[in-house]
Amino acid sequence: MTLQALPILLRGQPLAGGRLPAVCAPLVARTRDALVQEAAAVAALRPDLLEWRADFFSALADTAEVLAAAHAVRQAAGGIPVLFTRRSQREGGQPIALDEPGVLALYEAVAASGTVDAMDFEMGNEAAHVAQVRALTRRHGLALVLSFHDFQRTPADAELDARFAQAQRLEADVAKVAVMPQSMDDVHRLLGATLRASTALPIPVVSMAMGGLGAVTRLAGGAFGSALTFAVGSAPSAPGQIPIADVRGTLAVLQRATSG
Ligand SMILES: O=C1C[C@@](O)(C(=O)O)C[C@@H](O)[C@@H]1O
Repeated sequence: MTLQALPILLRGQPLAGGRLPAVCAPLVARTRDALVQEAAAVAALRPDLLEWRADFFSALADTAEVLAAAHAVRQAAGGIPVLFTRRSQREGGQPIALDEPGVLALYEAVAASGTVDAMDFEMGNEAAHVAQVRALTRRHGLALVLSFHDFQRTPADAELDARFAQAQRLEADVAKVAVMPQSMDDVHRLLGATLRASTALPIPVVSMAMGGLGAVTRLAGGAFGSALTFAVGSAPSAPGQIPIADVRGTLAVLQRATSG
């Protein structure tokens, strides 16, 4: 029997029509013009979801500019849903000119603008801030991805299990864990933890092992219960991401082989 993982729900609809794993492409441009161009070019490759990695955006401290960019991305996306992410430097993101209260105010403004469908927030942020982002995403009808990243190593099994469970305890709609493997044993453990979490938790889970060693998780993670894989549209946002066309080709092969 093959595992039937839960799809991610956006505004009540299953992402990618419920096809698993869905494919998400990041947007990493620094200016509004470049972002619009990137969004249009990546949308043409038809990922199921676009992730705007807003920490790459140089005018992040200018709310009006961020909102103008968010509207422009929405338009360029041509109906593909958008995930809004500020990745902290602590968890592998870019340095930004905003303090944490500023980030929270920005999340509120972007959520209220109706330009995105989901938001990613790190569960390692202050508990009060996580609760605030949970409340505001709920108020605006957006899905909340609570995420954890370790760009150095792959935590022990118990910690991996605890991270997925923590996201659910904090009322995430999606639990996401990204790690850096040092060995194929680490990759194997990440997949094992994904399988356990996807069967134990009542919410969709997403995982990836980064870098070359972890590439197999971006192609085959769905077979272990990961609901989403990140693939390159025009530029990667993390090490080991594979171009959309290659990911889609491999997913199609796996789908045919497992259903045949
Ligand atoms: O958290 C994730 C996953 C990721 O780190 C990856 O390894 O594909 C890429 C990020 O853009 C995204 O927010």
